[in-house]
Amino acid sequence: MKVEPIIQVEQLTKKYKRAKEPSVNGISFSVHPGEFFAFLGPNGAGKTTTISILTTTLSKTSGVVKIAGADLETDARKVRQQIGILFQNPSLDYELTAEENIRLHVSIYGIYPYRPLYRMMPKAYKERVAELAKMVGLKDELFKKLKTFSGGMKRKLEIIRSLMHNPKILFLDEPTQGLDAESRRSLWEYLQHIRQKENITIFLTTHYLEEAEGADRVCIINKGKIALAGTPEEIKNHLLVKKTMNLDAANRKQLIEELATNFCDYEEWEHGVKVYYDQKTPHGLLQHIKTPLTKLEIRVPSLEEAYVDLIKMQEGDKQYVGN
Ligand SMILES: Nc1ncnc2c1ncn2[C@@H]1O[C@H](COP(=O)(O)OP(=O)(O)OP(=O)(O)O)[C@@H](O)[C@H]1O
Repeated sequence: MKVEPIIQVEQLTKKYKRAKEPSVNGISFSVHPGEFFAFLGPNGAGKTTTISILTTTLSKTSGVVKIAGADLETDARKVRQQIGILFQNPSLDYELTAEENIRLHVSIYGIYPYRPLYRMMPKAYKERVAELAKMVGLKDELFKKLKTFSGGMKRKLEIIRSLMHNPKILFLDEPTQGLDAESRRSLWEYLQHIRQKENITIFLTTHYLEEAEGADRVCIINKGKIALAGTPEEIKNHLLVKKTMNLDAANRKQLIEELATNFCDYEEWEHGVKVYYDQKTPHGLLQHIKTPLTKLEIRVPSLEEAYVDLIKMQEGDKQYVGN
């Protein structure tokens, strides 16, 4: 049986009022139920614009978006019921305790009626708060004021808030911004845990490739367009096709002539000649070179470099050639 995507985006475009170009330019993609989907791109690529449209906080210019079967255009209320959101800039009240922040949130959103004291709240509310606090590791701090909280603890609280209504999809807009390495790592751990326990779909925006590596699928967006999409493995294979070899010879001119006659993709630079190759190893190519070499360096770029390279190439910069 074919599983319907939980998020379906077709030809989505957003052009801000006074902007010359659209910030999101005809993008299409779909996300399956339970998937961890990463939307990766550099600053200004269009990630926040896209996630804001998907979470109904920004209107689109054109295109079709369906979330959990509901059309964004005609059924925004139903969409909102199905989603939880972790914003880049949270709105937390530092004078209140963590639990009071949750209570305020659920009553504003009509999930539970407001009661002035925790003990007066419905049993289902208390159980859900306890369950989620345990899951993210914030059980002991629930009744402490937020002004004593670290950045990581605030993130945990936001996660609890965003999951109170049992959403099917959790949207996270660059959730690790401003967090130290340790808090980042634990955020990933409990997000994975939540995903398994709640069987939730995660839609994450990030500009860190390493964060996208743990996703089921990655979509790279650049300048409002989708540059590449696939599993992290597919993305890796695609990005790492261009390996380089740095060669030099006492007779560099002859080496270059030889490379040219063998239809090699090469480029001369101050430290020799860069040769690009697609094969697994450069062996086949080296067999054709008779000029005595004074230098042979083989270089496979890291995934991060390959990603930066892809973005740079699309910016029209000089092609990345390694070192
Ligand atoms: N309200 C706005 N009015 C006009 N242009 C905007 C507005 N908001 C964003 N933009 C432009 O749209 C483009 C995409 O911005 P967006 O915030 O979606 O990118 P992003 O990928 O989320 O970047 P970042 O990683 O820096 O958050 C940018 O060129 C930005 O300047």
